[in-house]
Amino acid sequence: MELGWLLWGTAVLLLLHVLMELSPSVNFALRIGFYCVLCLVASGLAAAACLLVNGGRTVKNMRIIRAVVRTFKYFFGVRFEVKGLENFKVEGPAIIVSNHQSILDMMGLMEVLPDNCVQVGKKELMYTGTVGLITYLGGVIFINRKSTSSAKMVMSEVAKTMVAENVKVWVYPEGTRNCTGDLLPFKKGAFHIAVQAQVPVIPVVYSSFTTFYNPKTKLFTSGKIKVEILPPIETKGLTSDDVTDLTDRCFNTMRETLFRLSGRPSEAKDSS
Ligand SMILES: CCCCCCCC/C=C\CCCCCCCC(=O)SCCNC(=O)CCNC(=O)[C@H](O)C(C)(C)COP(=O)(O)OP(=O)(O)OC[C@H]1O[C@@H](n2cnc3c(N)ncnc32)[C@H](O)[C@@H]1OP(=O)(O)O
Ligand SMILES: CCCCCCCCCCCCCC(=O)OC[C@@H](O)COP(=O)(O)O
Repeated sequence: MELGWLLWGTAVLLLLHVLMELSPSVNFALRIGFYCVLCLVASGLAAAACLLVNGGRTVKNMRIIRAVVRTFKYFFGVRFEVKGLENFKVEGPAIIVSNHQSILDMMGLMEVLPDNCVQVGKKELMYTGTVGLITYLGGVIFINRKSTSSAKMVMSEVAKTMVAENVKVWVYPEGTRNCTGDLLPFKKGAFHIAVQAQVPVIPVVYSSFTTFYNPKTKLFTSGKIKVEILPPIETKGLTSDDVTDLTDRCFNTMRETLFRLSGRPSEAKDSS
């Protein structure tokens, strides 16, 4: 009986392996599907651990989440080359901003996530089953992207509490995933929080995934991701009038770094 099951299992695995070799879209679907299932199952287990160890919603749960998600890279042959971790060692709270390419970013996020750091995420995340539960338990700040006024209210609250609670806040200023190898224009909310709280902005850049991951062409193989944490940008003395300039400065520095890390020639300086 057992031998029968073993033979069947081996035959199915062999068939899947052949299919993945033959068809990129089967390979893509299976690997992304496996990633989602891994997130869902791991979230359920991690949620139980968080409740047992810390009893409820607290940034301390991020340590458990970080430890679990850091193992994911081994399942997908993803390697990280990190530079600039020392730039996270700022006294007190800070706003961290990074580019956002895919749901795979969670591996890159957890690879470098400093202690006492929560993220700003779209409120729809709460409804993704166990992943929603674990993001809630980890202290993720949920915003309604479709309502600027309510998002601004939530974020101005964050500017107050982050200093009192000494937490760092990680924001994806592009506001959505973007796997084009370039940056979308930045939303300004993260920079308003930084100025309101008078805390530094720490830019983090991940090299483009396009060499090994592209949903459009159904590419999903293994690959190396370069990560660079840039020096903090001070906001002491800045006011809301300086937010646009601060946003632009950060955008330009991160875009330049993204092109450098991804081996893409930066835009030729306009001749004018
Ligand atoms: C154990 C296994 C686990 C496995 C699973 C893994 C789990 C891992 C666990 C845990 C990690 C979870 C990680 C979650 C990650 C999720 C990522 C996402 O969901 S990305 C989408 C959400 N993020 C954003 O949208 C960016 C933040 N958005 C903003 O900051 C925007 O600015 C926002 C929403 C506040 C407003 O967006 P607007 O579309 O209206 O555009 P604008 O240009 O930024 O603002 C419009 C006007 O409002 C002003 N404004 C914006 N924010 C303001 C503020 N706070 N105060 C005052 N004025 C503000 C601006 O200055 C602008 O005005 P003027 O153009 O300057 O005149
Ligand atoms: C019950 C259905 C569960 C669906 C499978 C859940 C697997 C989720 C894997 C972890 C996702 C982590 C957060 C993330 O990266 O979400 C995407 C958002 O940043 C941006 O969303 P969008 O680009 O604006 O659509």
